[in-house]
Amino acid sequence: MNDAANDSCDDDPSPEVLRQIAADLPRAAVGRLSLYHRELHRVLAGGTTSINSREMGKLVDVSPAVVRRDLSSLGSVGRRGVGYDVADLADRIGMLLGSGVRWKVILVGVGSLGDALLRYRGFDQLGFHLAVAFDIDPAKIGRKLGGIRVADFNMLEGVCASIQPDLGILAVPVDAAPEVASKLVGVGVTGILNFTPMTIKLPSSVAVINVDLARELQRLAFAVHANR
Ligand SMILES: NC(=O)c1ccc[n+]([C@@H]2O[C@H](COP(=O)([O-])OP(=O)(O)OC[C@H]3O[C@@H](n4cnc5c(N)ncnc54)[C@H](O)[C@@H]3O)[C@@H](O)[C@H]2O)c1
Repeated sequence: MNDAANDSCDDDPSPEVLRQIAADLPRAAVGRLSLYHRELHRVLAGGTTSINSREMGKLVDVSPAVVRRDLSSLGSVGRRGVGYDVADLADRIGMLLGSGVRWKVILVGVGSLGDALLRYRGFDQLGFHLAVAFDIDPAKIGRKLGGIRVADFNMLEGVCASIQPDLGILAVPVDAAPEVASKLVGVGVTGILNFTPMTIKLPSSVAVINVDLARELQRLAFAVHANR
């Protein structure tokens, strides 16, 4: 069967519809879409303008059928016999994942982890603008890291009144996590990327993604162990 011949869908959803579709997608599919998005930008930068589901599948190590199923929610992104337009597909996946929008992000806790995140250059190109960071340590307040100002956490409300952040990155010690998280919600943050090794309880209207690097290492060790 010709993969390119199947790389076609019929409808063309609006950004609002795409966002609703995204909300209903299984987590695994969202994870794969994020990988497609990254790979599409990579091949686009290398000059590739068209791609079929077999090639896409190879890039992220899934079957062409899985690629077609994942992309079927995006509307008419494929053309029979040609495949997908790389730029168009990347745009639509970006829209579906919310990175077509510009998100204002604040970070709390400028320690070894927060410092590294502030210096990372990759957030902006995906639409995540790190507006300001916060800490309570006077030695850090007032400094600039990666071009981003470190403000006094005690001034959170005043600073955020003008910024109106959408998302918060939590990189404080675990003991401080619950209080800091609830203050972030108080200034209007509706999504938190939580690096602390603690499950924080927040209103259901606030999305929380926990990034537990130690647990990921455990999963990796288990996978290596199982392969032996
Ligand atoms: N460093 C890593 O590789 C790593 C990996 C995984 C998870 N984590 C988790 O990420 C969090 C941060 O780790 P780290 O190594 O950067 O810690 P760190 O101790 O180096 O930095 C914590 C920072 O938070 C600030 N802080 C403390 N209380 C605060 C408050 N109430 N409001 C604002 N700022 C406050 C401190 O002044 C400090 O600058 C921890 O919960 C840790 O368990 C870290």
